[in-house]
Amino acid sequence: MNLPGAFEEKMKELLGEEFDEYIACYEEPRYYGLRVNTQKISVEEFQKICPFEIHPIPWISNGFYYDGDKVSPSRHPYYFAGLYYLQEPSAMTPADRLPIELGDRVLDVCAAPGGKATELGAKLAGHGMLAANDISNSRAKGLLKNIEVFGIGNVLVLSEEPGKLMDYFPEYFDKILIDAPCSGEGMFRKDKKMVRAWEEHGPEFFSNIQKSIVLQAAHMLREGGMMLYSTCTFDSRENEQIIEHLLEHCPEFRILPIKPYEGFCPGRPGLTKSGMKDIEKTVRIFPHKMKGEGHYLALLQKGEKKEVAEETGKPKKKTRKLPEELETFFAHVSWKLDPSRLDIHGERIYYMPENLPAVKGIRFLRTGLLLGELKKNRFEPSQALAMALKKEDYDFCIDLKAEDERVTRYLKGETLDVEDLAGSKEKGWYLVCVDGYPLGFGKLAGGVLKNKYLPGWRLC
Ligand SMILES: C[S@@+](CC[C@H](N)C(=O)[O-])C[C@H]1O[C@@H](n2cnc3c(N)ncnc32)[C@H](O)[C@@H]1O
Repeated sequence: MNLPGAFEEKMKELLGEEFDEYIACYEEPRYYGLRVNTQKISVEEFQKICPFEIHPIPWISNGFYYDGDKVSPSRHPYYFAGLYYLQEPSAMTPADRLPIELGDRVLDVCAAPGGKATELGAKLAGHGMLAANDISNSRAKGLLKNIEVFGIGNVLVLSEEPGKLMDYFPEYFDKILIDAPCSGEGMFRKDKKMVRAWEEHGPEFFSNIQKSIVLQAAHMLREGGMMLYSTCTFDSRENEQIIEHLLEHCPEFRILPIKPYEGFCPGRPGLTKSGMKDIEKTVRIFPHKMKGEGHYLALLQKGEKKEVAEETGKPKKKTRKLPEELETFFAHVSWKLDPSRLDIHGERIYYMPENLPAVKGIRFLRTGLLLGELKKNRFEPSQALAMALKKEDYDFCIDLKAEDERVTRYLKGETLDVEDLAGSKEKGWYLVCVDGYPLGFGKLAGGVLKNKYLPGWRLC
């Protein structure tokens, strides 16, 4: 592989005797990974039903390697059911090593397309709130889709400058992930286009952006909260020196150790301006040391952890009744909806995360879970609701086996004959599942299922 000369020289200096081993790994194939969505399925159950060969990624409890030259997991119906996310193995590390507790308020500052946000949301398992932001509106659209496919409803999907978010969320979040925009040196083997991008915008360009983002994020972190900073690059100006910059400006932060793995290498004190010893607690991932691409991560805590009194947030809106059409539909759903969390905009009805501060004025792609639309005298459930439900949550399901050719036809948007499964079932909205995992809705009448799978998500 043709690497820029200046990059090779820099890596020689960084790696010394290890350089030959490092450069040799560019001749080896890249690794393909998938990460199980533990909000929908346990790792053990997934291993039982996974139709292709997988091998555990040793440092990620829900991560697996697959052979990307032989199988295409993105074509399998389980992918459409949100059972897994396809992700380069090292890239699974940041969200894995940021400790999340149920009920946390979590911010992913640079979240698109959602590789890490989907894991953070799955770890919250419906409790607390995930704010997933990306400055790029077009990339944030992909982020929203991935979050919805994963069935994450306690969410805000935003597209804002972190500097603006600071005004709305001062000292608000318990956990923050900054997967910073970077020069991407660690991804040269996975994606050759990254080399060209590096030649256009190198480490110096990104380090200025990263310096702003870490300080803005620090401001949004609660006392005692934790922040994980990561990049997929090797340059110390984007790694150790960014953490040094943060600690210079925010001395209340300290570096925490990261749950170890034998292939992790320590950050380099010699690459900080002040020779900061503690930087050894940060982690460098090199492709010649582990079966994954290059990464850097640092875990930090702001001040000391305090017991936070249960907040009630802004006063609850006066308890109102559920709209009748929604109530009729939800009589068949096992969830207990809190009417004070409903937000109705025109026909659309959303279920908001708990205790949200005022967020008017921020660019949103989604606030909460889109439940569906209130039409004249009826409620039409959304695709996002289908993905957030479990089969056992809803009274009316049509469960197809993965091998049934109707699964593919459903995903293509076709009308299905389900007489054999529906028999004399009453007409109405049905949750269409594959092996018990929801894919979307359909409307049944006389043994025929009208397809309600979201047109923009259909299989081509
Ligand atoms: C490394 S990618 C994030 C990948 C993502 N975390 C994932 O795992 O799928 C960096 C992202 O930062 C976004 N970005 C760039 N500058 C930003 C800024 N100032 N604030 C927030 N996001 C920014 C880019 O649009 C890009 O999507």
